[in-house]
Amino acid sequence: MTLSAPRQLDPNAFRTSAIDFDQLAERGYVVVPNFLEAPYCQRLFEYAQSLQPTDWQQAGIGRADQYTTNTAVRQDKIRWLQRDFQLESAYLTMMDDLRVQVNRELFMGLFDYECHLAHYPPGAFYRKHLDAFKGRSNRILTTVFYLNPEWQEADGGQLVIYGERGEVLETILPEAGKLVVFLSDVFVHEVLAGNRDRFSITGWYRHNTSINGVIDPTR
Ligand SMILES: O=C(O)CCC(=O)C(=O)O
Ligand SMILES: [Fe+2]
Repeated sequence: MTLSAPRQLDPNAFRTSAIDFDQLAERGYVVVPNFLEAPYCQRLFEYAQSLQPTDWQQAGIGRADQYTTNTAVRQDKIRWLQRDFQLESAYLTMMDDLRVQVNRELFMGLFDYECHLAHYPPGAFYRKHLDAFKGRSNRILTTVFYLNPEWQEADGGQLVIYGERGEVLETILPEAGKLVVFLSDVFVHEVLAGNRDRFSITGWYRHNTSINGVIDPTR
């Protein structure tokens, strides 16, 4: 009997599908199912699952000295991605390529990108919020990428995006490979409680507002 060797994936070659930039420009958000090929999603999913409790931290709200953990608002655990870890670096490279594309297509002048893995245990949620406040933050564009294969409607954990008048614009299942991109200071959104462990990578493209060498000062 011959066992086939596990397919080698080159983390420097994450292959992604195209984004509808017109839709992003017109509506301010876009949902891209199957943004990343399944074997790469699976690798990221397995990686997230393999992390130990000490690799995660309780998520907080706000930045710098306004940082607080408030489990009444959000209950996920996070891990900021770093270049030191190969797979994390591959994801960062993929998203930096996307940053360059967005700048080319939409002239957004996005300067850098930060992102974290998020783990929502069963029952965890993130109440309605904005990721940035007009003129108060350098977070411009939010990206959410989902890692769970075979996520069903009955599993819950949807991302709900609201319009200006509080109406529901989209209810999005967190399915492996799906990427959601939206303007950080425009769309109120929330994560509904689910009944499975839910893994994702949330990130933000930012403008450069560093002053005197202090990146993202608290204002
Ligand atoms: O996981 C999601 O669907 C959204 C997460 C989110 O809103 C956030 O981390 O700010
Ligand atoms: Fe958010």
